[in-house]
Amino acid sequence: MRKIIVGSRQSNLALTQTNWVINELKKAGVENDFEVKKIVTKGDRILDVTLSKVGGKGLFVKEIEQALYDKEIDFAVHSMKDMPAVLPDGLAISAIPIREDHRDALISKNNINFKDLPHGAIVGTSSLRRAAQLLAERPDIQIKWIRGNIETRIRKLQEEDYDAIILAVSGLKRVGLSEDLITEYLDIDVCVPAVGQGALAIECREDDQELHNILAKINDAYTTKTVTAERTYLNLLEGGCQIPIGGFAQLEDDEVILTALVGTPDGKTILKEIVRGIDPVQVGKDAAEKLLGQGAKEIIEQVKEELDK
Ligand SMILES: NCc1[nH]cc(CCC(=O)O)c1CC(=O)O
Repeated sequence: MRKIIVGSRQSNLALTQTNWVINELKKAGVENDFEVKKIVTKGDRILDVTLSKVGGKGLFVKEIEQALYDKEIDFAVHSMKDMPAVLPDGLAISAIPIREDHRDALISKNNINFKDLPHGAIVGTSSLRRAAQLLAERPDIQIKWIRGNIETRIRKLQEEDYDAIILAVSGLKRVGLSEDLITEYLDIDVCVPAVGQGALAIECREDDQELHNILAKINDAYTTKTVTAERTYLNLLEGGCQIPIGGFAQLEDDEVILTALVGTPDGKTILKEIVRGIDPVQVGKDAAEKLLGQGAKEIIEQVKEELDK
């Protein structure tokens, strides 16, 4: 039986996600042997520059995709929200396992809720999406960039002058930190998460049919449907993770309900729509069309210009 080589970044989060997927495959009855091969990406080497300035998403996936092309590895597990909307030729998202918690969480120094943070409080995030939505609610707070992995950010909250930071619940849980650290879960009425947040993407060569059949065993239909709506919408906005775009879909019976958001980084303009429908692709298209009709393109172009400066 074929041994399956799995590529992973070396971070705790990446390795945990990779090992989680391997374990799910074993639980689903897959008997192949697996080997995890660690890959260093450009994103891992430049840690001190603002991520949005050095190129966002592509950073963490390029070397991994090269290893897939070169057949050094057979598949790789990515955070769905770090995946570009369109994959390079010859590669595909083969399976989407069940999504972890989709929400962002506030972790504050003295366990103070978001609305009770003092005037001018310093909130750490390097996501324009989070910044836009928090500033829309609380224009008085200060957003301060924070970099590093999840563990580093929590340490910086304690050691530096941040009053609070925002992290994805899923990441926190995956690296094995306790949810007790969380001050407040931010639901979609406060902070629409990144498209695909909490979900994983398993990427492999498009023509590797044997592997597609194996990975299909852990594909989750609910997550696939909702992430499809979210990513269709993202793709049509030509966003990327540097842009303040949020999107989260749920199912109610057979209906997909997509909450889609685009905002200016200062939070002064927030476009938000809730779109429903049976076909996830259509729902994604409808959401994009609605937001584009309200000026989303102009906001996105403006942000891209600022980032290029
Ligand atoms: N941008 C970094 C990143 N990429 C994936 C996760 C974990 C969340 C997920 O799995 O969607 C995180 C950390 C965070 O946003 O707090």
